[in-house]
Amino acid sequence: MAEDPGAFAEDPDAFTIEPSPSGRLLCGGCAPHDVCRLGVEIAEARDDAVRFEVVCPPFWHGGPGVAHGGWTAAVFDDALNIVALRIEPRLVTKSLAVRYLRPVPVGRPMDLLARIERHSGRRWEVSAEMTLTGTPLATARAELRTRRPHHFARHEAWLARRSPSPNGPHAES
Ligand SMILES: CCCCCCCC(=O)SCCNC(=O)CCNC(=O)[C@H](O)C(C)(C)COP(=O)(O)OP(=O)(O)OC[C@H]1O[C@@H](n2cnc3c(N)ncnc32)[C@H](O)[C@@H]1OP(=O)(O)O
Repeated sequence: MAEDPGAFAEDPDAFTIEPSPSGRLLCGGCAPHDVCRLGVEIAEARDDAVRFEVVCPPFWHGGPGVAHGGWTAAVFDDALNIVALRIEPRLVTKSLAVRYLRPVPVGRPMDLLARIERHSGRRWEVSAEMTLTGTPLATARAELRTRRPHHFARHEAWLARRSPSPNGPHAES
């Protein structure tokens, strides 16, 4: 993440995800802890593909000994962005499709391979597979976009127009 958090207050579009002090690529929520609280670690990186070791922490369980599907989706969102973030630090997810093939165990190291399928201009198509001892547990595909220059500022301006008002909620788009 970019070094000076104060810079985002003035210019939210200064936000980028960059290697943490320990060299990890972390989201804004985990960067202050310098550890991925989802349990995602890069194991091996090539230009167009990254292999991760992932372990579902117990507090993300959704059923007895198995991961919450939201954990699996969040892990894919991270991994699918990281594979492209190494080239483009200003990305957002436009769509994410997950196929849950088998229950995902809690507390077991698993392998996740993410790769860039296509990249043209602002458009990125990425895919990934999560496996346990070679057996696929879940797969995902995502469309990413390189952020337009004023992405976060535009969002903040849009949100500000929705501040609670004595005249009731705003409805403009
Ligand atoms: C290491 C850890 C990594 C973690 C990485 C995590 C990555 C994430 O999860 S990012 C968070 C989830 N994703 C998002 O929040 C993205 C939300 N969606 C969007 O902002 C848009 O739909 C977006 C940018 C994807 C659309 O992209 P694209 O299809 O190229 O269309 P684009 O021309 O840019 O915009 C289309 C419309 O979307 C809307 N839009 C786009 N950007 C914005 C914005 N910043 N604010 C408000 N509306 C917007 C507008 O309606 C726009 O139409 P117009 O420009 O005519 O008003």
